[in-house]
Amino acid sequence: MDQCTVAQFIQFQPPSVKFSNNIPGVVVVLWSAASELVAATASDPTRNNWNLEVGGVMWRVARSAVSSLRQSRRRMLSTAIPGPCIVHKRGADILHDPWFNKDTGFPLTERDRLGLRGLLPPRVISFEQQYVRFMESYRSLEKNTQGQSNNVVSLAKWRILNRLHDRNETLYYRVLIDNIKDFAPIIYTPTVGLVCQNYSGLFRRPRGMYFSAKDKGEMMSMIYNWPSQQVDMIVITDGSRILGLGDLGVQGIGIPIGKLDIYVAAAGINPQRILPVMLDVGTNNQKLLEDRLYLGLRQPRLEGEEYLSIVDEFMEAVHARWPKAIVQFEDFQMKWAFETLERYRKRFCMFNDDIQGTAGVALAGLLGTVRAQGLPLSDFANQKIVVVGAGSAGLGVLKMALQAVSRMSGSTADPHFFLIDKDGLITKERKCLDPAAAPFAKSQGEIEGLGLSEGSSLIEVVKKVKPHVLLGLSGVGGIFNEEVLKAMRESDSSKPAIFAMSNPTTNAECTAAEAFKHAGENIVFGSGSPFENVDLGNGKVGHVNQANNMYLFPGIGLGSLLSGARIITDEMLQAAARCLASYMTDEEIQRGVLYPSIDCIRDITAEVGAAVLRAAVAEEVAEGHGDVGPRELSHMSKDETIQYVKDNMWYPVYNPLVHEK
Ligand SMILES: NC(=O)c1ccc[n+]([C@@H]2O[C@H](COP(=O)([O-])OP(=O)(O)OC[C@H]3O[C@@H](n4cnc5c(N)ncnc54)[C@H](O)[C@@H]3O)[C@@H](O)[C@H]2O)c1
Ligand SMILES: O=C(O)C[C@H](O)C(=O)O
Ligand SMILES: [Mg+2]
Repeated sequence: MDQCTVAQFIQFQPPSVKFSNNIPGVVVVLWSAASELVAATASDPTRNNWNLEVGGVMWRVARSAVSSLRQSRRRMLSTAIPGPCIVHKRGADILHDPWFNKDTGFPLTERDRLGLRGLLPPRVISFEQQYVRFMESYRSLEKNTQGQSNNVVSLAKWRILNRLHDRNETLYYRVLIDNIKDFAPIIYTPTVGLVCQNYSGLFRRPRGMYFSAKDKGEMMSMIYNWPSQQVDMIVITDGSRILGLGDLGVQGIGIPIGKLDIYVAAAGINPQRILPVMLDVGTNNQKLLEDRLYLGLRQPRLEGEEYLSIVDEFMEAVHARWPKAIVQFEDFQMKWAFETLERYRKRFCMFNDDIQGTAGVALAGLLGTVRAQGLPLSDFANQKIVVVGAGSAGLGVLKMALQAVSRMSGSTADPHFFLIDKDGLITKERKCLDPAAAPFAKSQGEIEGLGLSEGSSLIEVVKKVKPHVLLGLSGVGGIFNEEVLKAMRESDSSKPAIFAMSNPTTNAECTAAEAFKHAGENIVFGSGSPFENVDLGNGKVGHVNQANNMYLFPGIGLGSLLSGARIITDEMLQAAARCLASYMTDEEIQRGVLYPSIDCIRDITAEVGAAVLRAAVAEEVAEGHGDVGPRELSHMSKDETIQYVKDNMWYPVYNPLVHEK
């Protein structure tokens, strides 16, 4: 029996293993051998040596070697030569499958092996050349559409990206990852809103799955119509509250598609393992119901038990086929957003992005504004925060902010939060007070001194409260008008913050330029949809933060997936928010920069994912992922966890294709 060092072990290519088609299979063999070993060391802490059979040869490995083996094993995945990809089709079927298609990039040997010879022009174009060619056509589209309306240009850009998505996913995701700052506004907010509004006319090829009220009783079998064996991440909507655009029925499918594109780009979720879902239970949008070309069910929305039984059936079906898939609920109208979250969060690994993802991003922004004022974080409890919009997002933010205050100060005393909805300031006097809003409703005693009362208007509240922060999640474009913004100049804060978080851009409570113009240059500004930084003259720039849940949901999903979490706990969400909040340096925060640039979204997502994973382990809900069990997860240091998360991110490259019948 040979004694081996870790280096030898890693480099070892078992002599008896033959690899068909020159596939670099050694990586696979060592991966599984290393897994066995790591599992063995974890299960028997008293033993010092292990015998391991690799490719018919026995090796002896010492315990001391195992920790570095564990790390090398992880690194193997990321440094390995692109592994083979098994394909069960041949010829033209491959060219028409965007997952396998490489267009003119198929090497000649592969064309022979897969029956592609003659189906493509003879010249092989490299991935890099294809990339450059696509970017050139994108740039020339930009040039050729100059002067046309924003909507026309944005839709043209969306179309060219969507065509690539339909044809060649590898190239699509590579251009998306490399140019995320330019392309996020097209595949995500704001253009995705426009796409949803025009979806029935734009529809060419289906993407994702559609479960409708007519499918009741069929979902358990329908779920098997999805072609992928494994699904990791599902984003589902019922289309009832698409961004700030209201009920768009089946057309809301654009949102799960856009969110999952961000999952691939930011979290490196393998696009073969994502599933956008539309739950079509009808629509109450009269215009759509009357539209001949509307593609969804032409009936009013199901309500009550009928509605819930559809969602229940879907959740059971998903769980039966992919018990470890994470389900993200997105853009459900408030009553169903809260109801489904409560109904499923203890049974399935799921979360509601609008309530929980948004809350974490907003909390990170709120803590950032405390730092921006040069105050210790403990001062958060003293911040006067006016939240405009008492829906799923606004209430989610306040709930998480309240948890943060009580954790920091240990007190449950009512913080200085003011909540406004379409009927004005919410107080305990409100008739039919929504129970979800009740914890934030002001008592008469609290506001009397300020001269406020039930239903006071936004401008009255801002003038009287002089808040440190004005945060909009109302979906009402322009509601932070000149008067309101000017009133923020009297804020008690040395650096007041204005967050116009509603999407898409037309629904933002104010624009960045308006905020800096009317509220002053000293503000901190955040918006849900992107705005350009504002030129303040004299070389000064008003920084625009994109306060969007895209900074958190990819990490929440990825961390939950890699931990194999049974459920997603509040502590996992808090950990995500804390991680984002502490990501920026003091110097950046002083400049009003609260969130990292979207260009580094993969980095921040790796950190958030690791924080969520570690919280899942600490909360004892982690069951492990693949061959990495909970015990191994719990032995990882913080840095090792981040590396583990990074190593598990999918990255688009052309893998060698191997045909199997
Ligand atoms: N930036 C982000 O990451 C992010 C995340 C989630 C939601 N959002 C945006 O937030 C908005 C609201 O989402 P939601 O899920 O909470 O919607 P919702 O429908 O649940 O809630 C909207 C709330 O706004 C209130 N409102 C309506 N008109 C108002 C007015 N004139 N004055 C004050 N309040 C008014 C309503 O009474 C309701 O309480 C949407 O535009 C959405 O795009 C942004
Ligand atoms: O979709 C977004 O851009 C953020 C958020 O989930 C929203 O509903 O507005
Ligand atoms: Mg949303």
